[in-house]
Amino acid sequence: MLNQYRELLSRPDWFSAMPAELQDCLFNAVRLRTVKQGQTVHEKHDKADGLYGICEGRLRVVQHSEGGREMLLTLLEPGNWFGEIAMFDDAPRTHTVYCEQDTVLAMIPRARFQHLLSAKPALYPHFTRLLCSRVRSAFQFIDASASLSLREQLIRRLLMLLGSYGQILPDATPITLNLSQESLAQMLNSSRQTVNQMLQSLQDEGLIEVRYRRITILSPAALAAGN
Ligand SMILES: Nc1ncnc2c1ncn2[C@@H]1O[C@@H]2COP(=O)(O)O[C@H]2[C@H]1O
Repeated sequence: MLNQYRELLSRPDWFSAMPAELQDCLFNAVRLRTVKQGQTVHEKHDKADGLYGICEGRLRVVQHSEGGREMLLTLLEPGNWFGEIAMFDDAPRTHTVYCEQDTVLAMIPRARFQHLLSAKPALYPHFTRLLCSRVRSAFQFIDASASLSLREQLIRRLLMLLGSYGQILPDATPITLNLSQESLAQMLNSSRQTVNQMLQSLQDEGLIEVRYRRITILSPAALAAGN
């Protein structure tokens, strides 16, 4: 059954750059796990149980404020991998991850993964690349929160989401994000009304199209220039 997901799970740059032999080692260690909508894959502070690839569904990476408000850091779609940080530093999970929809995960259990790393040290540079991509997006997030206007943060977020959706397309190609305005507002720690007004003005400027739970970026380059 895993075979039907192999092409999808091999898409990220860090994964596709691996020789076929290493990809096979990882896939041979995978077991499929289904998680129902609303259920948690792991909580922040949990000990790492494995590395995950997403076969079907969609996950929310969140943290909670002291008052219990959920802050959405990102949405993870099929083809993405997650859970690598606590696997490498042996510290607790950085964030809670739960399922927005019924989800099928490719899980490499912790012991299998550690055994693989010892047996195949050539895996390290590839996971280093994945970890560096996390650091880069965290830096982008910090920069955006520290110095940008809310409109600039919104544009940066939309562009980051395009990246995390892994769609590498010619620049003029419109890309649609399946994303509610509420989710976007949570990511920006703002209200849905404020985000709606900013989206409307981006739409009036011809940079995006807004539909129910969908935002189409007409051209990522034009949107980036709209800061
Ligand atoms: N801002 C983020 N964007 C994408 N993925 C994230 C983000 N924050 C955390 N994650 C993933 O969520 C996972 C939670 O468990 P880990 O800390 O092991 O590894 C983490 C990352 O893989």
